[in-house]
Amino acid sequence: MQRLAPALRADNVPLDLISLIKTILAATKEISFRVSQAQLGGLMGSTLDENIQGEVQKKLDVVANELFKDILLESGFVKAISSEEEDTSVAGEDNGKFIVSFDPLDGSSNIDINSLIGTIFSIHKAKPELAAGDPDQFKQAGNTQVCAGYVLYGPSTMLVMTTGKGTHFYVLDRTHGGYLLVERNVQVPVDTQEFAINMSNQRFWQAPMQNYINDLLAGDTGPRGKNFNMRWIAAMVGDIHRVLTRGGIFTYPADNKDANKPYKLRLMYEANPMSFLIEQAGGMAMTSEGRIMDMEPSDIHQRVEVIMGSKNEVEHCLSYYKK
Ligand SMILES: O=P(O)(O)OC[C@H]1O[C@](O)(COP(=O)(O)O)[C@@H](O)[C@@H]1O
Ligand SMILES: [Mg+2]
Ligand SMILES: [Mg+2]
Repeated sequence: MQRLAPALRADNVPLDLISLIKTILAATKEISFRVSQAQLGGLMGSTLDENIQGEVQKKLDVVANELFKDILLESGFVKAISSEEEDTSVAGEDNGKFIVSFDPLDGSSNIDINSLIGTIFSIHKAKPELAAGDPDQFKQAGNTQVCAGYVLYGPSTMLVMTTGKGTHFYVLDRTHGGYLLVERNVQVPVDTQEFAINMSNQRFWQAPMQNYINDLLAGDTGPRGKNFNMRWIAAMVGDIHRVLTRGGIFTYPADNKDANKPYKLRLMYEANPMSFLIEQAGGMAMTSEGRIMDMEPSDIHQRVEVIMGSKNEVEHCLSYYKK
């Protein structure tokens, strides 16, 4: 099995980006270790603090964020970072070539039940004309990402990453401590009979999503003429990994549970990187109004509607919004 750096060189990834990717992965190895030792190290449970999004931070959210932030800012490759756990973007090196948006721990509600969690990252080129501390560094659409990925802390620690030359799977080999390429160019099947949504929000969804899901639930007795199964890991990294592995549709649609917060997932460090991975694997990643990666960001913590996965199924779901 090929090691990470030769695999990236095979995709003609520039050396400075390879160095940044290696830096990011060094942080994920440390997080993977901390996660596995969390109960022993008193790192389970919540802090008394809330992040800018009004979510109570888990102790591991904070530990993972500090680790990731420090390693990136010390690397010299990064002009600025933005994180789910940081109120604003944080300036790095003035002549840093890249900016990184990240979710240090995705699926935080799974930490205390020892279930699937992960780290998500998205890399853009820095804007040389702007200062490191200028938040406009992050006003870049998903379609200009140079790299995106997640690390899933599961039974094995897996890296899923793209640099625009397909989506590849890697596994952290605990014997020599490096990520090994296990599958190149994964492809999301265009059709599926598996959907992922938080059903408990059903009564708050818009009519098109209500109708689409009702037809899935009607199965072979309804207009779809086939049965669908449901899965919800409550960690985007886990649900998207399943979609990349065997197909499916994953959606966190708009809802009116809280009029001030119609969407749940964040554009810069959840929806954009996952969209890049899904599209590079032949899938589709949309809102009900258009391609996620074509959206012009307005804020580093902006939330968006997410409908992604098997191409034909996403198109079918969107057809309900056109009716
Ligand atoms: O609580 P819900 O509605 O099931 O939401 C689960 C979603 O929220 C998230 O946990 C949000 O991410 P964080 O855990 O990083 O805040 C997603 O990973 C997941 O898809
Ligand atoms: Mg998240
Ligand atoms: Mg998180």
